[in-house]
This record gives sequence, C-alpha cells and structure tokens, in this order.
Amino acid sequence: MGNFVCLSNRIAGCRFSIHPMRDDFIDIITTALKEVDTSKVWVQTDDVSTLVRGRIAHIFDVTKALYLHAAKTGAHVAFEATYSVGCPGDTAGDVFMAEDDVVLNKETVDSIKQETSTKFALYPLGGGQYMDQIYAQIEAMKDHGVEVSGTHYATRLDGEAVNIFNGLEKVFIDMEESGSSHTVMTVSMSANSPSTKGGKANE
Ligand SMILES: Cc1ncc(C[n+]2csc(CCO)c2C)c(N)n1
Repeated sequence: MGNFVCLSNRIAGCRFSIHPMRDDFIDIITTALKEVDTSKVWVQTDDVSTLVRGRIAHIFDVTKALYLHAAKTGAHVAFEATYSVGCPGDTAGDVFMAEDDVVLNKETVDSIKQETSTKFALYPLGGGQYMDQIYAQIEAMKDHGVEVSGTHYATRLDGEAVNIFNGLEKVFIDMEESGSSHTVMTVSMSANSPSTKGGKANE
C-alpha cells in the first residue's frame, strides 16, 4: 500500500488460502497466482495454502491483489488468512525484504470494485494492554469507509475490498509503530456469496 510509510524492517508474513466455490477453482487460483507480481515477497504455495514473507507493504499488496484477481471472476470466493509480524520464534530465513515500500500491484488492483464481507480478529501478543489496543484499532477501521460491527471473537467489516485491505494494513502498521512485540491478525473474507449479507445460515 503506497499511502503509508512502513517504518519497520521486521519480517511480516501471511499464510492464506483462497477457496473459489466454482468448478474451475484450479484455474481461478492458479491464474490469480500468475497475475500478481510477487517479486517483492518470498512466496511458497502448496496444496493447502500460500505463504508470503517480507515487508508489511508488500504482504498486504500481494494478498489484496490475489484476493481481488480471484474475486473479479465473479465466483463465490472465500479467503482465510493469518497475518503475523515480529514473531520471536521466527527465523531470519525464507524471506525477501525488498529495498523499499513501493508496491507493485496497487495500480492494477485498486480500481477493481468488489463488495466484500469480512471478519477480522487482532491478537497483540506479549503486551499487557491488549484489549485497549484492540479497541483502538476497531475504532480506527471506521476511518476507511467501511461498515464496522461487533460480533463474537471478531469484528465484521462490510464494504469495498480495497478499503478493507487498506484499513487492515493500517492496523498492522499502527501496531508496529506503537511498539507491539508480536502481532497476529486473522482475516476471513467472502465475495460474491449467494447468502444474504449478515444473514444467519440457520434462519
Ligand atoms: C492462495 C492459495 N494457495 C494455495 C491453495 C491450495 N490449492 C488448492 S487448489 C490449488 C490449485 C491446484 O493445485 C491450490 C494451489 C489455495 N487454495 N489457495
């Protein structure tokens, strides 16, 4: 994301899966992986998920682009991701730390309109005031033009996927800048779902 300056050189990463609910799911996943420029992250895809590691700006740029390329096919797409920065048990390997925060996919991706339902949960690890940090970041998400609502164990975000990813990136940057030693965030997204938004499956 180009709008924020990432002050940290710490390794960030995201392990995520995209599940398109359509017969051509292989094509949707593999085409999205080819369409996205991943040259500023370390990337590894296997039969379960894809792992990207590098600077925060590129981790969000690449995951946002992959989600949007898959969702723009019109298929019902689910995205499950765990973002992490500053893991004390981490190794310095399996990473590509680009020389700058100049992102490679923003220009092609930020014009894609894609309404998206999201639930995210923030886990500031290793600090005492974790509930205050979580509440502050939920409040901050309201500055990104998305609808923010509470639910059990997560916060729901409804709006444009680009705004949601940008807001989540800002959450991560803020956590880094406030000195959090290790931050984890889980994200579930759904695009083009045939279900009623916010409706309960058992109703
Ligand atoms: C982002 C992401 N990476 C990997 C997979 C696992 N996966 C399931 S089907 C398929 C294509 C055929 O091999 C792959 C790679 C996923 N679902 N989403």
